[in-house]
Amino acid sequence: MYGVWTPEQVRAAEEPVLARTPEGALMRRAARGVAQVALAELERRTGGIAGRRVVVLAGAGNNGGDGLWAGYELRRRGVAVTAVLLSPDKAHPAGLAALGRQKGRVVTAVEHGVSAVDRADLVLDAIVGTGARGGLRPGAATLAAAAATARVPVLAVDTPSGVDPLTGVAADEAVRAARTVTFGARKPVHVLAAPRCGPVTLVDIGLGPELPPAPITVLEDADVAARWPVPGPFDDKYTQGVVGIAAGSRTYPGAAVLASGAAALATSGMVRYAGSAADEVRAAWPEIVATDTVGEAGRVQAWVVGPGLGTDDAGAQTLADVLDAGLPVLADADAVTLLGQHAELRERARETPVLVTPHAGEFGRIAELTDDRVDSARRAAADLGLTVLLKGNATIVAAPDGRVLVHPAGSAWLATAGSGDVLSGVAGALLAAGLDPWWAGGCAALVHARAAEIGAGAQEGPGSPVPASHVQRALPAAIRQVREAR
Ligand SMILES: NC(=O)C1=CN([C@@H]2O[C@H](COP(=O)(O)OP(=O)(O)OC[C@H]3O[C@@H](n4cnc5c(N)ncnc54)[C@H](O)[C@@H]3O)[C@@H](O)[C@H]2O)[C@@H](O)CC1
Ligand SMILES: [K+]
Repeated sequence: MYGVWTPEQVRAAEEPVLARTPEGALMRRAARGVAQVALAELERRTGGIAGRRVVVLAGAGNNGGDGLWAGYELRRRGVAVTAVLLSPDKAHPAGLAALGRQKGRVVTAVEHGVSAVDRADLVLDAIVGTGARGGLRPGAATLAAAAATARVPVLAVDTPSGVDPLTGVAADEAVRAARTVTFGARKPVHVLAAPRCGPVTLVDIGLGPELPPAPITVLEDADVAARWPVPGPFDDKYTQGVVGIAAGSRTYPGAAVLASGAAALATSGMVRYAGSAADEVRAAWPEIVATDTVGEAGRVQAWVVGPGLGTDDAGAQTLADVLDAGLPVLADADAVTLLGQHAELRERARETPVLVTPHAGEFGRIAELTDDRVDSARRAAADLGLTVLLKGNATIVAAPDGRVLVHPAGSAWLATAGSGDVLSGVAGALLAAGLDPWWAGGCAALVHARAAEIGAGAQEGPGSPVPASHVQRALPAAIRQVREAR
């Protein structure tokens, strides 16, 4: 796992390091890191370095300074560097002087910048970094668009300009980077807007000892592998945790089949189903014990409730029964809507460990969703006293005690009907196996996204659409792949 820190925390950590290092040393180190990645990128894309053309889009602040100093390093290796100054009077003086000493070319008119970008092998986006306010200004936007139109790869310095470093919200004209080099610590943008950043390289500038505990955690395969429930020689079907699924209805039996089947594939042990789609579940999954009601279901260690349940009185009663069982509960889909509608269900949900898994629309029924998705999820978890998994290309899991993890999906193929039902079955099975809701949500999100990648064939090539039943089918392969990281 690794940590992510806010721009404000990174700035605060920089202060003491800046104070005890010679002036400009930190920026030089950052710039050397950028140059190194740029050189590797040139070599990989063009087979050489000397004479290759790099354009530095340099803004007014220290981010522009990083870019100009990186341009200086690249000139020393024989690269043809053109710097486009977006605010000529505010360009970083030392960086600009250094580039001048190496006979780097400097232009200030946007149209000259555009023609340089058109012929470039690589563009360095040093327009703005963590000091960014709002979207790109017109000149910067024109240059970013020119790089996109000419299909020139962009290496973002610290953060892709035009994307909010804290929230990852991107204006249309924002830079879409092929790669990003960041300094000191990863920032939220790198995981909340991962597709805008490309692969991220972290350059150490000595901030480590100055950083507070990370406010955001990102899980990696090894973390999930270490917690994924695996039977031991003395286990039987009961000892590994039995999960109950209260989902589906006569109108939506598919949700029941997707959630129960996913639970059966996620862990060994046992799955019980309770609801009006019992026949369909039995037909698809003969190993699942299916009954018509929660009362008849027998003992379980956790409940999944909600997918395809309906939001009528019967649905509300099922949710109430499940919450009153005093067991961990995964509440998804209609259960989220019901929690939004009934204050007394929200009160009952405080009394038992609950993982609630809304998409953005459902989230709005239980709490306020702002552009700052991490902050919204963290507040909702604290206010409601339950763990919130907010779905999206970057999934956020926030526990009431303040822990937050983000899982950036490797692809967007999960944006398909029924994929949420699969996630609920996986996470519910992990709750039954004894994982706390935060870990259950994080581990399920990672494996679920991996199953979509595998199902879509996105690890071997560009991929193709993958319906939810195929995501479900790819779960065993995803679990095996993740467990290999042990
Ligand atoms: N403090 C340091 O010594 C270090 C800072 N580093 C770099 O410094 C950056 C932060 O520098 P700053 O705090 O100077 O801030 P930035 O350089 O990110 O941006 C601030 C400047 O850009 C302008 N600006 C803000 N929003 C804009 C927009 N939407 N469009 C166009 N211009 C805009 C502002 O007027 C201001 O002059 C980091 O991202 C990193 O790249 C690194 O060099 C590491 C060391
Ligand atoms: K940038």
